[in-house]
Amino acid sequence: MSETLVCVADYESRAKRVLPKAVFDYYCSGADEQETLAENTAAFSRWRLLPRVLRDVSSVDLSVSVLGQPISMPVCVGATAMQRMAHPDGETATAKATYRAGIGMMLSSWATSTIEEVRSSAGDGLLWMQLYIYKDRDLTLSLVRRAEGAGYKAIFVTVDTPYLGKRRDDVRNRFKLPPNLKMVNFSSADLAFSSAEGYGENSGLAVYVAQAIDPTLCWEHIAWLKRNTHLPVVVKGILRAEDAVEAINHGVDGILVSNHGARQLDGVPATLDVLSEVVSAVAGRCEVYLDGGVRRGTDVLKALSLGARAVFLGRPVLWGLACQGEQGVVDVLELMRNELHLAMALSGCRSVAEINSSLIRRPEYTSRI
Ligand SMILES: Cc1cc2nc3c(=O)[nH]c(=O)nc-3n(C[C@H](O)[C@H](O)[C@H](O)COP(=O)(O)O)c2cc1C
Ligand SMILES: CCCCCCC(=O)C(=O)O
Repeated sequence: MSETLVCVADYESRAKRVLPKAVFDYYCSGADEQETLAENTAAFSRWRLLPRVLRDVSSVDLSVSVLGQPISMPVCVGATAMQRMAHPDGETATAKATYRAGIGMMLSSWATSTIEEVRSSAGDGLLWMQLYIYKDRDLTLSLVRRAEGAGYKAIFVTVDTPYLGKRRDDVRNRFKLPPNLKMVNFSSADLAFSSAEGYGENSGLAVYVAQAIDPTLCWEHIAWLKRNTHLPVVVKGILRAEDAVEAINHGVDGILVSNHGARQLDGVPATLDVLSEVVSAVAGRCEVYLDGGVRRGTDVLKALSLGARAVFLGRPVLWGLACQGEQGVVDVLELMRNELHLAMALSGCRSVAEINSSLIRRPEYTSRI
């Protein structure tokens, strides 16, 4: 009898059994002691929901928009690199799944499928391009041009990776891409990070990042990017109110509160714990999203209650992909949709617009009610 997978944790357990160890470790790991990795999920459990009752929840509408684009629920797919390690169809399977789910997908600069292949797999579905700013600015802009040409709807520029965080398992495993795969959006062999040897004691990724990614980046490069694309620009990797204000002052169109799935600086707070500060500082001047540790429908409801417009999933999508390719991703997304639908109904929310901060309490306050 085939095993029934009823929650994201079940998909993770199965993915761990089917993936090669080094691949699972790369996908799963956080940085260093993985304190922030534990925090990202634990933070959701520190908040309690305070439902409203008797509100006729026979119909619940999950739809919302991101940067003016309609989506069927406030849950989208975040950028995760090298998805063909999880399944031979990689990012193209994820694109088909997000199209079927009616949500957006953010494609990693480090994809193992091309920008154009992913476009043609996604029908007329919503795609965004995640961008790393390379030392080679022409190369960086060539990715932007290709995304524009293929009809991607925004650039998510990642700002938390001047260097790669230390993921201990990747160092132990001497992690590198399997020889049959490469980062196909780069034509130069050096920048395509295939299975080249010679990384010494480090993970192959860390060496690659130190060679190719520009650690001199500062705010003026965000303004530079804005000047060089007609697409909306979202900064991915904000954790502080001051940085959110800087981002707005440099013209961004959206802010993604993210700690890179706890893979960069260990010891930073859970994204949920800093969301309210960022939302307050932004004061409605642009959309604010969150990723990191979202695993359940109630997590989505909590993030939206604290002011996120939508959330992004990282690892859960990789687990679905590893379990059953496109269908596995569809199943994970439908699981999240069903859980969110139930959480909203049981909280008395008939639409996303009815979700607000009155729904959520820290336990110390709940106990007084
Ligand atoms: C295996 C893996 C690869 C990732 N690759 C990228 C990437 O290429 N670009 C990027 O901006 N973020 C990348 N991220 C970070 C995710 O976009 C996202 O911030 C994070 O995974 C969200 O946390 P979650 O996995 O707990 O849902 C990656 C995360 C993981 C787990
Ligand atoms: C400039 C850092 C690139 C890391 C790419 C993959 C990634 O984001 C991750 O492994 O995490």
